[in-house]
Amino acid sequence: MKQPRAMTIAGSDSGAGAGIQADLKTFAALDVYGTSAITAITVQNTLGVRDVLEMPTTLVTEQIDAIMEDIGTDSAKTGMLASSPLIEAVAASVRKWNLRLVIDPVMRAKGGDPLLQDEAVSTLRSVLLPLAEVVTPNLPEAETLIGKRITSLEEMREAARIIHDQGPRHVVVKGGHALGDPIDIYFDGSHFSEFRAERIDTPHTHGTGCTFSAAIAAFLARGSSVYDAVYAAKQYITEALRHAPGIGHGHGPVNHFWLHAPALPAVLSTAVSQIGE
Ligand SMILES: Nc1ncnc2c1ncn2[C@@H]1O[C@H](COP(=O)(O)OP(=O)(O)OP(=O)(O)O)[C@@H](O)[C@H]1O
Ligand SMILES: Cc1ncc(CO)c(N)n1
Repeated sequence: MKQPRAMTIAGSDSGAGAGIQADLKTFAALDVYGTSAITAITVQNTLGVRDVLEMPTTLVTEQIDAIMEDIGTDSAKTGMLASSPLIEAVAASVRKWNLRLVIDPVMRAKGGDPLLQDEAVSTLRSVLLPLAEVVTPNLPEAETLIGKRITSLEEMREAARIIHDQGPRHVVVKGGHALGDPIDIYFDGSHFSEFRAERIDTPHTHGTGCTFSAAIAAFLARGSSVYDAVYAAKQYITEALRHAPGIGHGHGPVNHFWLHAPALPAVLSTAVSQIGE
């Protein structure tokens, strides 16, 4: 049987809680073959971002071409895109390969460090958003995209409608940054839905947006409708937060593999103990 395939076009996080690393773990956990085109390398841990190196645009284009000319993909997602030239290059590849795209419009890391140049927001809005099957802004990102504050569920719905007018076919305005139980607003251009979950009381929320959007891409690759993919991704991120391993001294990662048995199966435990002898 052919394994579903998903591609992430995003930045590397050396702490491996967000970015490319979170996306590939999410794909693997959901039994999807993951490929990656790296847009930038961040020097990062759970405490913050220390440095960023952007890749040359040609290298990003070439990574996507190399994947598509051989392996192909059933869906793709974007994360950190850093700058206008990188967004333009990614948009050209999305058009060239007709990628089914989930956009996580990453602007800042959890601690506030910038991951997208301010001047690149308008390129993101005008060049990339129209190519999206789904876009998943958090509250500050949605505020930036629409240019006004969001203080209620009604304003989240209004934001989803305005962002939908910018071109994506489905919008999920995430409520993780609001108080109380997180409610994500979904809009498909005619109907609104609310995806509700209990708030997990944890500081370990690094990479929740990356993980959520990667899970949507994974479920799309597996053949789900967009609505079902968002619904399943919401369950996946809630449990991943609940089972966070408590790694690092700041905002630690979630547990991408919460749905897998914690103990090694017998055949592997035997192999591991033999290696140890
Ligand atoms: N403490 C929490 N408990 C339960 N669900 C949460 C919590 N925090 C976020 N979520 C959910 O996780 C998903 C990601 O939302 P969030 O708003 O945190 O993304 P984000 O800010 O883009 O993440 P990041 O920038 O760290 O990658 C959403 O479905 C949101 O409702
Ligand atoms: C590389 C990277 N992408 C995305 C995020 C957002 O969580 C992050 N912290 N780092």
